Amino acid sequence: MRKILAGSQIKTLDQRFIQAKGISSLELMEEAACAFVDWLMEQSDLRNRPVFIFAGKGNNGGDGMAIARLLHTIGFSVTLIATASKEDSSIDNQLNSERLPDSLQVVSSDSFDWKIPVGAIVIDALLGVGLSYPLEGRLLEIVRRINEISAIKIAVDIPTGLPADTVVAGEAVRADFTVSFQFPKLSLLFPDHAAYVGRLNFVDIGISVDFQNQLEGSKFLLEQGDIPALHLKKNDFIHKGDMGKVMLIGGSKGKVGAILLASQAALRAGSGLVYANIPADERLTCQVAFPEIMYSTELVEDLDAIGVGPGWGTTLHPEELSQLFQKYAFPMVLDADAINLMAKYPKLLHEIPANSILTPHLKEFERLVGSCDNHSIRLKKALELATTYQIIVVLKGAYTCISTPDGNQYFNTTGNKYMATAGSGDVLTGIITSFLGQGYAPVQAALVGVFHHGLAGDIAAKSKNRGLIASDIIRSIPQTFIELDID
Ligand SMILES: NC(=O)C1=CN([C@@H]2O[C@H](COP(=O)(O)OP(=O)(O)OC[C@H]3O[C@@H](n4cnc5c(N)ncnc54)[C@H](OP(=O)(O)O)[C@@H]3O)[C@@H](O)[C@H]2O)[C@@H](O)CC1
Ligand SMILES: Nc1ncnc2c1ncn2[C@@H]1O[C@H](COP(=O)(O)OP(=O)(O)O)[C@@H](O)[C@H]1O
Ligand SMILES: [K+]
Repeated sequence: MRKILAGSQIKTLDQRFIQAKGISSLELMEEAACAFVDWLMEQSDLRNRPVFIFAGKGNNGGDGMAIARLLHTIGFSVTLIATASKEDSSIDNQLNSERLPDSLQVVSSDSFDWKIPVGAIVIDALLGVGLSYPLEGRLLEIVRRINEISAIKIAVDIPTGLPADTVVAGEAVRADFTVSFQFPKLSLLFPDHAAYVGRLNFVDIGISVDFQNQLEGSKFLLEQGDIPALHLKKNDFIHKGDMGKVMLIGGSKGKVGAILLASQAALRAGSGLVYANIPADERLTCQVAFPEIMYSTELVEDLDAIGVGPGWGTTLHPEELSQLFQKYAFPMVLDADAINLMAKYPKLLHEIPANSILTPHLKEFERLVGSCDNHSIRLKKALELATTYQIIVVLKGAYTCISTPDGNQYFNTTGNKYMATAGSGDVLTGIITSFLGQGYAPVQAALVGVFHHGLAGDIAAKSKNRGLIASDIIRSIPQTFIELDID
């Protein structure tokens, strides 16, 4: 699994890598520039447009110079706007400046006329991970002007002005696309930065994951290649009893749908037997509509896992959760109103069975831990919650973050904005409960569950777009196993 390193570690990574491979830093910069250009060439709607590249004095600017040369060579109309004198620039920046062909138009930012046609591409290579203080003076002015113009803006590595690991202070480039090298920098995953990052991509520049992972770090990116190894194998002789007997608890009057969504999702994720614990008078209708689910108003014995909370209601007594903790005493999935109940009665937190999985969205999370000014603080508090109570905290949203009791954080790479619709979270509860019931270790169940949920959403989004509803995610779960080649 690939680590997300801190901005301050990237220089060390570069140095160690170029030493080990016996290449120069200039060659690594060339790799980065090539990877950027390859990415650009894959975007069919971005071809054949004039390109304006703003280059700063550091290596991000050096990338910009190399990108300018490469794009010019393959026939793009390129204007390079340099913001620093050659003497003030980093060595690799200078070397790339010397490599620019005479036919490429280079202007100083001081004399640039800002005549950028609508529809042109503006490439931001002003500053990268070397930002050490908020933008000011001339550079701030340039960034403000870039933000005002109407063009397609693409940030190289990170939008200028964003710090790599924390929240922006002041102004930054508002990009339509960010192409980050090797791995997305942590701050690119913050909802606070949605307006700066645009659509996020990261491109390989040849540094292997093993090499990257030699550096210290406890934050990881959860990618498709990581998932198959996390799955348990199933032999040809299994029966439904081996696939887990689970129960989804919640669904108060008028909100039974939440538990039905979770229960169907659990079945689609592979559970052998699924019980929905719902009010008695809803039973008949549900039974007719969803015959594969079993219904109960009692707490069933011999369960392998439970998921509690979707649509449970807001007037519950803390004893209801306390009893479940005592009766089952195994890791369980706690979502929605179960989390709200713990927020109301924090003493419940001390009773949660170890390695249980909490799946709050941002609001539920803040009800639990108090309001957070930004995502950086939220992530710290999520980790604190996970390590203090020895539980797994799945902080939902774009790039859902899974914090584990041993202090790691995993950022998911599947999922999309069309999943922001009622019931999406209930589906996730069902999927994670299902994996837990199938015998996956809790951390594995959370990682695999979150990934499959997002992937099912991605598959559904291909045909449903803004019309995606939670049931579409459920219908796409089977395809996720096929796509990942899980037997
Ligand atoms: N493995 C990889 O990922 C690879 C990464 N590569 C690329 O390298 C980039 C990092 O390059 P970098 O270290 O030279 O930093 P970068 O941001 O270009 O500039 C730093 C300069 O800015 C200055 N400065 C700081 N804050 C400022 C401010 N607010 N306003 C104004 N100036 C400010 C600071 O000087 P100071 O002002 O502090 O004296 C310093 O001189 C990285 O993002 C990626 O694009 C590839 O080339 C190869 C492989
Ligand atoms: N913009 C987004 N990008 C990726 N995933 C998203 C996005 N918006 C929502 N999701 C996913 O959809 C689910 C929404 O959960 P939640 O807010 O609890 O919904 P509900 O309460 O309606 O069931 C989460 O798993 C979340 O990660
Ligand atoms: K940049």
